[in-house]
Amino acid sequence: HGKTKILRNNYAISIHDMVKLIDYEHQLLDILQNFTNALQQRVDAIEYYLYTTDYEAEKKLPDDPIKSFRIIRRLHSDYLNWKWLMEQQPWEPLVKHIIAIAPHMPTLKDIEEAFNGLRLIQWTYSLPTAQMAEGVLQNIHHNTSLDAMQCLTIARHLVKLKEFIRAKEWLMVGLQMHEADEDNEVFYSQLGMPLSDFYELFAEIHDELGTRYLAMSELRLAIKNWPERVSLQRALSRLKVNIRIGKEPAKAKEKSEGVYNKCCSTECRPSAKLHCLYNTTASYFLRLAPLKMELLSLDPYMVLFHDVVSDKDITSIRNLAKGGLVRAVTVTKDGSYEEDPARTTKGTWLVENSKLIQRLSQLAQDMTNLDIRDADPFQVLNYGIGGYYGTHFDFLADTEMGNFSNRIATAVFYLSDVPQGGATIFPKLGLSVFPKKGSALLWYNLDHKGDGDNRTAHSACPTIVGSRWVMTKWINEREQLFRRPCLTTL
Ligand SMILES: O=C(O)CCC(=O)C(=O)O
Ligand SMILES: [Fe+2]
Repeated sequence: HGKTKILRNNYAISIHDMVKLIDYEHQLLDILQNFTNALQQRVDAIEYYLYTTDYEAEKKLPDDPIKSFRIIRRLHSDYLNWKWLMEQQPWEPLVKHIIAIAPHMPTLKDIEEAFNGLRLIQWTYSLPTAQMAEGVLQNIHHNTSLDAMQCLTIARHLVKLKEFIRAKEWLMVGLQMHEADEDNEVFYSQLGMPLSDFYELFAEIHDELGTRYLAMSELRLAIKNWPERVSLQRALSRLKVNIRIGKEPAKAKEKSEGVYNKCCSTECRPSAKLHCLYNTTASYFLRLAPLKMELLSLDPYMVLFHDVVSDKDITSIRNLAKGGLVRAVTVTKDGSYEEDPARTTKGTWLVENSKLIQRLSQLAQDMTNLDIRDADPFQVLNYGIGGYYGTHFDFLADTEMGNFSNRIATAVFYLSDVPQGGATIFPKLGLSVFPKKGSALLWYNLDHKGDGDNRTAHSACPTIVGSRWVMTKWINEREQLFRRPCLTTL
């Protein structure tokens, strides 16, 4: 048999799939608990033996026959007993178990992606570092916080990305926490993050920012405290070289905040509410069961439908999708599919032709008055940590078209509430829509000539809190021959 290929789990890319990690963490804790139990039993037995034997084991010639007999017996049978016991490895199954779960553990890439999610949330929503570390997101207190080690990890990743000012903030928050927690220094060292590491990073960051004398004085203090740490010495020599040659400080990365940040943070509507109305005209069916419809924009045409999918249907859809979630890919210039750092979501296509799918297809048809026989299947998406979909068009550029039929319209069904973040945003229109479970957003991607309308550029803002589920339907142009002329009267 061949080697089984270990697929990356992409934990940070779907909140739903993180359920698995909770299970693995429980397994790990069980293993550790059983391991300490097995060790403890032995420690107890050995300590008791040492205690009872100790007073007899004076280093003196045994001069009475009873003592002589006892020592011979002890070294004969007790010896064999202990030898046997030390050879036994009752924790072997535990070792097997801990090895078996190795392929499921998050990798360095998972940590980087999780970190990147946090970084994106912080930038998009302008969250202050100290608040974030305390679990305060957009002024809402969450029952979690980061500790000194996690802050140091974040600072290190930011240094890798050359975001030194942000890195400094995270490091300082981490340092304060560390200092408030001095008693646990041994524990930090055991986990590979001694206090000296914080000072080393402090020096590196201030070196890059050009505040080198500050870096130098802190480093000198650190070296006094931890003279055995060669990495501190090395950092000091590097610093001296940079002072001597007058190395230019790193340029601060300017990321200006604009309409994207604003409309991701709070709902944006370009004009006062256009209309809220019941749509009874799009199809015969709707005369009997009208849809609650809110007109968001006339040009490009965009509407929000309220309460179109029931909770029961949503549960069924999510259950259909759960097993099949894989990391979403995007088409590259050469036509191949690739993981995309600007699309942190997992998805799956609903290809079966069940009653439920037929009902949803009919709904999409009623919403749009478009023929969807030619449409792509429904795609269900679950977003990850800070999960987002960078700004893109749904229509294909002329060069990508080939024999494809272009995507005339897109419908996004919201399959969950998202407590914080996760709006769908159209930056060029200054328009954003926050998900509400059961509602659906519909817009036309092509203008009246059938060309792609650049104003439909859109993205999904990073999810802050919650597991964001959506279902999309990309509707193609080809089948719309006889329906298209009616669009203007919609
Ligand atoms: O998740 C969203 O809000 C938008 C999804 C989207 O743009 C797409 O799938 O094309
Ligand atoms: Fe899209």
